[in-house]
Amino acid sequence: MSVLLGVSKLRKRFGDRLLFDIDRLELETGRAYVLTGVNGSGKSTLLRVLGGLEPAEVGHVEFEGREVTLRPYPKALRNAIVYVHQHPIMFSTSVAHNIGYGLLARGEPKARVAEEVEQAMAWAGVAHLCDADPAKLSGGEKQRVALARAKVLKPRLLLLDEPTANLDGMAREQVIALIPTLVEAGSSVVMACHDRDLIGLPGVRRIKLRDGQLEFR
Ligand SMILES: Nc1ncnc2c1ncn2[C@@H]1O[C@H](COP(=O)(O)OP(=O)(O)OP(=O)(O)O)[C@@H](O)[C@H]1O
Repeated sequence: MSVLLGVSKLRKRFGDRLLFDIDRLELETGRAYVLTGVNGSGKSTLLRVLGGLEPAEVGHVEFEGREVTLRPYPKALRNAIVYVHQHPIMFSTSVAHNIGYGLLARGEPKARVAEEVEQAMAWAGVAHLCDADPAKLSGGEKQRVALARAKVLKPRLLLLDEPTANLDGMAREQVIALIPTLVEAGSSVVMACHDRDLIGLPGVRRIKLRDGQLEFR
């Protein structure tokens, strides 16, 4: 498999504290990873750095074979890498508007956006919530809307921060079931999590953040 994102010498400090000092991180095209590590080990921070939401010291970065930077974070990465927050923030409009917003912002024609939104809502099992106010959704529904919102952007890399945290039962299973289909659709996925069922999904590689370094399993 080819390397989608390669990052060398990635270091993150908060003040005097060195959170991580990663020699090399390599993510393959079309593969799912779980990022594990104890609370506070830096999983969310690492995803946020890769998503361009947090600064870090970095030696060298390649994306799809081309040298890029993480700061400034280029448009090519902004379009290709999507970070999904554990508690997704949404506009208080409608579910459909939230899912389509990113495509409209990219200048896609309205009719195409409507089609993509409809397909994504069906995929995520949220079609019945089309006109609902996102503020009134349950945690599981919000997470599925956030995944639909990310999916329509057809990211090359999806960074999911604890996608099943605070979910249980059916809500958790519904979210877990969506993950393999994202990979089948061509995205690489990195999920920061403690969820054994996500860690145990077939074909998922495990990356562990321990004492500021990455272990690939
Ligand atoms: N902006 C910040 N300023 C200072 N310290 C921070 C900041 N953001 C995170 N930290 C610290 O960095 C450490 C790593 O936080 P992070 O949220 O990345 O860990 P995590 O592995 O995702 O944890 P959890 O499993 O509990 O979600 C924590 O000790 C946190 O307090």
